[in-house]
Amino acid sequence: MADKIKDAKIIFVVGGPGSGKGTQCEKVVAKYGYTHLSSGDLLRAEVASGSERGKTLQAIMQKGELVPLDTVLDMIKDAMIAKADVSKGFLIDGYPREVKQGEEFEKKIGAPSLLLYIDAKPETMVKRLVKRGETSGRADDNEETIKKRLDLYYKATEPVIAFYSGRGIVRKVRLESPLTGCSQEIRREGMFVMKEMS
Ligand SMILES: Nc1ncnc2c1ncn2[C@H]1C[C@H](O)[C@@H](COP(=O)(O)OP(=O)(O)OP(=O)(O)O)O1
Ligand SMILES: Nc1ncnc2c1ncn2[C@H]1C[C@H](O)[C@@H](COP(=O)(O)O)O1
Ligand SMILES: [Mg+2]
Repeated sequence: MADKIKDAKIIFVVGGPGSGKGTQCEKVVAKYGYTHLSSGDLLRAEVASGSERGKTLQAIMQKGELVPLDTVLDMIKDAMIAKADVSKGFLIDGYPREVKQGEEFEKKIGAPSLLLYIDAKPETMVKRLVKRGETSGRADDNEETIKKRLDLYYKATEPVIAFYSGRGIVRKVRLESPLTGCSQEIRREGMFVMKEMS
């Protein structure tokens, strides 16, 4: 089964909470047909299933903490295998959250060809998440948990960007302006991503 994904094209999408990872992934999917897999979405689907494992995950996510590495990596791997036959490549959104996650992914699945780093100012991220919380229904879109997620991002996830920068595969996208006002930057980055995807 794992053979199905051993040569898969992989792009990691990393950025702070509310930086716009999911939003940008949808744009790339619409344009280039890659498969978008968000680790957070996979975890929330498990929570929604009502399983015992989902209950444990919910408690961790509600506190803004990271779930165990093996749990999230197994979920991503299974989702990749399920889509392998119809996928041109994978956008892995929200993973790795720490350097160790990247190392384990490479051991068990493969190396990324690109890391798309979605950058945003902390005050922008907080504002977006508070706004999203008005309608998202996400248990972690509240001010207390947002602060914890942001602190954890700077402590655990920022080193991931430095780690992959050393390999020369990081592309940074900063989108502070409203979505309608940033088409030029998306186009420029999109062309680069397209080259990587071909
Ligand atoms: N460039 C942008 N300008 C304005 N609003 C944006 C922009 N990008 C995203 N948003 C909005 C959409 C959402 O309501 C919110 C968060 O975006 P989203 O794509 O869900 O972030 P994310 O996937 O990085 O967050 P999380 O880590 O919490 O899943 O901000
Ligand atoms: N890669 C991950 N490792 C550990 N925990 C994760 C991972 N991706 C998501 N999670 C947990 C912890 C996060 O606060 C929530 C929500 O994730 P998001 O990417 O913001 O949707 O899920
Ligand atoms: Mg997201």
